[in-house]
Amino acid sequence: MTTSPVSEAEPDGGRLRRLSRYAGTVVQLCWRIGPGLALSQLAVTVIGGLLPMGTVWATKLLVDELAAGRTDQVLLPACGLIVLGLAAGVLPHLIAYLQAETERRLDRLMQDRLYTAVNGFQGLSRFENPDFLDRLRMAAQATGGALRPITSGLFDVGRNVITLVGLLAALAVLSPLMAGLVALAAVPALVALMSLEKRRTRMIAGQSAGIRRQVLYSSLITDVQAAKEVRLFGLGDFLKGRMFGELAVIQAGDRRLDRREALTQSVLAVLSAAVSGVGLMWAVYAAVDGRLTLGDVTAFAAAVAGTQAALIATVENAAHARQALSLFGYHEQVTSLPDDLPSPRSAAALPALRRGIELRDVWFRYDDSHPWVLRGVDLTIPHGASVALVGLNGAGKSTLIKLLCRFYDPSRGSILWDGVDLREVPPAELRARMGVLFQDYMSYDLTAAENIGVGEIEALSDRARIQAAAGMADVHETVQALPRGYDTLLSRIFFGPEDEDDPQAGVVLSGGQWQRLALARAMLREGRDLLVLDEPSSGLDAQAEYEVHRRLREHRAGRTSLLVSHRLGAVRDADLIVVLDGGRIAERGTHDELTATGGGYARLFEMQARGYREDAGVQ
Ligand SMILES: Nc1ncnc2c1ncn2[C@@H]1O[C@H](COP(=O)(O)OP(=O)(O)OP(=O)(O)O)[C@@H](O)[C@H]1O
Repeated sequence: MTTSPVSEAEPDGGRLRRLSRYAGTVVQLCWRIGPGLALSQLAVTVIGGLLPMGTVWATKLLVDELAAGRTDQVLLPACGLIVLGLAAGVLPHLIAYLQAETERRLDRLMQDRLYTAVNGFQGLSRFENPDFLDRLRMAAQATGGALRPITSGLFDVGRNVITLVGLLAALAVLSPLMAGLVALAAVPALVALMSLEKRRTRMIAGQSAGIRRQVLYSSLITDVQAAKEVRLFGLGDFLKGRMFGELAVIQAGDRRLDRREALTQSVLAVLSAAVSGVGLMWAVYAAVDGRLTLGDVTAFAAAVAGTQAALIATVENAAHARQALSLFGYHEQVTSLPDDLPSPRSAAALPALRRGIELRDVWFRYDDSHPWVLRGVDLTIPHGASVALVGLNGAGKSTLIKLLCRFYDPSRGSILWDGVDLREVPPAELRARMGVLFQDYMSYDLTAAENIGVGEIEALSDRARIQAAAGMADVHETVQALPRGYDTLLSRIFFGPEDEDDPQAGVVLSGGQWQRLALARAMLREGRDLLVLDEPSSGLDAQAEYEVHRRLREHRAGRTSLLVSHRLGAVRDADLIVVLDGGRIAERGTHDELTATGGGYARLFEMQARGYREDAGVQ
């Protein structure tokens, strides 16, 4: 379960300190997005806060002058009331505009901070950590709008506090006892509302895992990729049942808290009505006795009601601000995380490969609770040589590639590029020297040209290079035959409204066609020092596979490459074939050497070859 950045288990003092720190950061951010905007908000806050007290006092003066028959004295309070009324009418609109503008600017800044931070994580470990992903999801929700209870809430609290102090001061002038009573009656309200709020925060944190499961089940029901199996296996009702099971638990928690809240709010309403009633009776009898004027009674009734409303609003504002601060805490956590790969001591540029890449006693596991995936791998990929990596499922082949790209650092041992430890190399420098086709490549909802061009962003508009790469991956003719050639959008999701009725606006490719596009993307980086291809032909038909491997063979000649494939026929002409078994190198050599030794490789090769011979009816 996600740990909330504002944990309920944390002592109150620590929690308060942390929340205050977050509030301070939000204030700093608001200042950064526009000092003028912040100052304007402050000005309208002070004016807005003083309005109720001014109105109460002007009303009292007006009523007193009228009751005393001093009609020549009524003009000033009457004009005052008109001006205050005008201000009360205009101010909310001004406040709404200023708040909306603050939210817009804050939203941009928050998203900039968040996505800059996420782009700055150079490894993969964070993205495979469910706890981090949960925090990221929460952090992405902390947009300008979600922080309204803090940004405008702080001003609202300020305005309400000014109103409160002003009205209590007015009450205190009329009756210090009554002012004290009204202030005292607020204490239980304060405690009760804060405790409700605490429960709500705890409940939200507790529901996090359930909500994630509910979202997962509901997205499986609507997911286009899951749709085939969901229909074939009739999983719709099963998934819906699970989704509703989670929803029922979540809603039961909400219901319990809503009931408690309704009860508490009702008790508080009775309490404030009682205080108002007692106060009003006292004021009426004091007026009868001549201790209060008619204006005093009017001012008193308005001040009691206004004070209670301002108090409840302040507590509610504070409660909502607390929730928003907790959300902001996720944003702070994610944006303040350091890079997941240790920075090299000196960020020197990586020279072009001259001698080769050496894995020296490399041990790796995904984290301390996982078993070892690579166990003491010693391997050299000489410059200019084509090396093939083969092995059963789960042997660790893709993991080894991820280490070569420095998505992780080895747990023990090291990987050396011409003798330089990859840990000393900025990952971006290393990756700029490689072309890689991953086994789980991406299919982008972009045009065909862009799907290839993103392989080297500078070549995005270089059609000649894109076409040459497509040719190498044997996909040029396929792309040219698309309705808009290289400009065809490879998506039925993403096109603009103007293309809605055009069936050619976006097309769906087959699995093998996508794979060839991904291969073209890797081939766009053909000039790089190391080409890594993880199962480049797994989804291709026999003819395409033959053609692609023929071209790759030509292409690999004299270049440094690492090829992973389960089809041993495709790797037989590699300069070196390495068999990985359970994270260790079990065999290594050329195809002829390995078949001559009669080991695991020879057995697997023979098995595959026999399969083809039997399919072809040859004994
Ligand atoms: N992100 C990950 N977190 C934890 N374990 C992982 C992760 N990725 C892979 N593994 C584990 O590491 C082992 C090796 O996986 P890897 O993908 O490297 O094997 P492979 O040889 O490429 O297999 P295949 O031939 O099926 O592609 C497997 O046991 C797998 O469960």
